[in-house]
Amino acid sequence: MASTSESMIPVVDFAKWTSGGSSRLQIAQDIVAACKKVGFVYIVNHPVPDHLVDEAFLWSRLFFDLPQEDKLKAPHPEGWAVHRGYSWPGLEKVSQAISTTNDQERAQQLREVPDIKESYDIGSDQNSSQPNQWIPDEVLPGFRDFMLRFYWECFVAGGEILRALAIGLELEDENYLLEKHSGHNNQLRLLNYPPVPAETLENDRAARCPAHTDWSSITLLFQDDCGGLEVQDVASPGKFVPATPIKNAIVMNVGDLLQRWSNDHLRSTSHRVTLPPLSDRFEGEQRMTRRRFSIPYFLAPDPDSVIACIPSCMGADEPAKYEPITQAGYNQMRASMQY
Ligand SMILES: O=C(O)CCC(=O)C(=O)O
Ligand SMILES: [Fe+2]
Repeated sequence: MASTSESMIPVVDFAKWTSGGSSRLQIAQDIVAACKKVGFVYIVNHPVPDHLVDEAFLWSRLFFDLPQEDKLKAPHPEGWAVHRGYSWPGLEKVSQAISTTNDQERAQQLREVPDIKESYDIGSDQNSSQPNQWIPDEVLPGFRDFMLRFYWECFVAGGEILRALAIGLELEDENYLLEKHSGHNNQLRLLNYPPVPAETLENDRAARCPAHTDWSSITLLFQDDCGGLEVQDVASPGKFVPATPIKNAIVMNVGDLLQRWSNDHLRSTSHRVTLPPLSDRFEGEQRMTRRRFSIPYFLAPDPDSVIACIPSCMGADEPAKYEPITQAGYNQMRASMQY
């Protein structure tokens, strides 16, 4: 297992996953070690074909380059219940806050800083409680077909990674985690961070994506070569280290639900998107940052599945820290702060 010295996020080569035997076990152990220590891992030679990832970025660019009135033909529905469709700059406010007064004050502060990004969320077409919000096909012919294909290709890769996690956690059944994921409750998100004067990000007058943790089981992230994603350094909280883009790698991270499921053995680490760290990050007098595209894919268990402590993550001297909860119950608890 290699790690880039700059970011300390380990790199795991998934190429030999299908060859079985000891390489499979090693890959599983390396991924789990990274998820325990950092909560983030780069996965190279993963199952999503590179040409599909390239194509996904092309479609994403075509989508975001549409006139605003076309994108607004598939608006994100109001409220927090449905997480699909197009969100325009400033709509989404990420918040970690849940219940205490302080947290709510913090949530309010975050609400006052607009997010300079656009997003488009896609799910399974069979998920009737989260109906997809498609733009009419004639606006961008082929977009819907490609995105649904990409959605399911990502689930194939995510499913293998869930198997690797189960093996690395020493569960007897490699499908232990995967079997709670039919795939219909996942979410594919296209993100476009438009150029913005560096100064507005530096002075906290706007954010690309404020620090947050993801909620679900795992996230697979594809990012372009712009840079700007940063991950909290677990050794010194408050310090963030860059998750420098690696060509064709998936940046995989653990979400809050999997942290809870694993009795905190696996770590859901805070991350954010800020100024690109590259030397060519600014252009012109206003120091405009480069435009950035990224595509996260969130895997979530099915809504009625009960998330109770993974057996290998507890023992006589280590009781389960959390009550069992359904995915839907957990989501509801978190979602009301999002919009
Ligand atoms: O754009 C990125 O690289 C990260 C986005 C992210 O963390 C999220 O959408 O949860
Ligand atoms: Fe995230």
